[in-house]
Amino acid sequence: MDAVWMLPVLLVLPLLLWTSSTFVFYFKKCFYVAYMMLLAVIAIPICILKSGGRDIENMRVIRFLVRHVKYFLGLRYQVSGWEHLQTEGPYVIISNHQSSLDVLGMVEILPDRCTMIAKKELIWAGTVGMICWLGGIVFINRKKTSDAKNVMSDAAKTMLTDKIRLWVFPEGTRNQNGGLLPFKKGAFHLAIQAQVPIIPIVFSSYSKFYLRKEKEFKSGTITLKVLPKIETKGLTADDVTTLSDQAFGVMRSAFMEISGQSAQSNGPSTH
Ligand SMILES: CCCCCC/C=C\CCCCCCCCCC(=O)SCCNC(=O)CCNC(=O)[C@H](O)C(C)(C)COP(=O)(O)OP(=O)(O)OC[C@H]1O[C@@H](n2cnc3c(N)ncnc32)[C@H](O)[C@@H]1OP(=O)(O)O
Ligand SMILES: CCCCCCCC/C=C\CCCCCCCC(=O)OC[C@@H](O)COP(=O)(O)O
Repeated sequence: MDAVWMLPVLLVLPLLLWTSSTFVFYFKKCFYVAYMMLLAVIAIPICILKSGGRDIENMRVIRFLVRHVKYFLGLRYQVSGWEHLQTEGPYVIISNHQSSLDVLGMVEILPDRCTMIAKKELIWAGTVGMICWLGGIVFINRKKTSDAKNVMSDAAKTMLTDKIRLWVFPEGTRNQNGGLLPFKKGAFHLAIQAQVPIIPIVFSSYSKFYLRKEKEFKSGTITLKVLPKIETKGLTADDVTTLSDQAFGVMRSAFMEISGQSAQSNGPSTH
């Protein structure tokens, strides 16, 4: 008798869960983490067999394997300014950083021989940490500025000897409060020390489809805008602040433009 009563509950409960936006939020987030971990399990032996260990060429494998993940999460990307990435040789890419979902946008446009600067804690993220190491990601200790600076100065040299491009998040942490956080200086020292151009890339706001506080994760389209490169030839450490302000200015206006906000709206307005 009891079983008959259970039937509608068993049928309706999944439906209720499925339509609940909070459920969808947690489901998509768990799926994302678990699936990336699984993809890393597949990627690790491929990378080791292909390159024998830590090698920037492994980023090609990672880029290829991660590109389809957006479809499962209902995300689409619109890219503008492709032509600005057609720059020969090493450069530093800087972009805003809203969430770990940024990885999906990065693989859409990641140039060859490009890896990233990341916080050292990421190396402990299980198989994802392992694949980050194999992909040549440069790990820094944000709590020890002098260590971080040394690692980045070494990276400036390696960029030139090994013809490597580096992707840095100059905000230094994730930020979803609208607008951009004031920039840290590392990316600009890096580009000046290596005397290579900076290519700014802006991700439009996720706030229309991904709301952490409200626990909503809907489908959405993200605009990725690649901005014209900023040359650093002839600049010295004295020019870091000017360079950083210039990059902040162009990126902030692009962010407002592609996120459908006016320049007067929220976010830290002054640098
Ligand atoms: C198939 C498998 C699938 C698996 C999934 C995996 C998929 C893909 C893999 C890829 C995923 C990777 C994604 C990576 C994302 C990770 C993102 C992050 O971790 S973001 C956080 C880490 N990044 C950063 O923090 C970079 C930005 N930070 C900086 O650049 C900072 O400047 C610093 C950390 C170097 C220093 O920090 P801090 O002291 O807080 O900041 P400042 O105010 O900027 O600097 C203080 C003074 O030091 C001077 N300075 C800074 N850098 C240098 C330098 N290199 N050389 C000389 N001097 C430097 C600066 O000018 C300041 O001095 P002042 O006199 O005040 O000017
Ligand atoms: C056994 C350990 C399990 C750990 C589980 C975590 C695994 C993460 C799995 C999948 C996500 C894939 C994308 C990984 C890259 C995301 C990097 C990232 O966005 O790091 C955050 C960092 O930029 C800023 O951090 P803070 O906000 O400053 O702190």
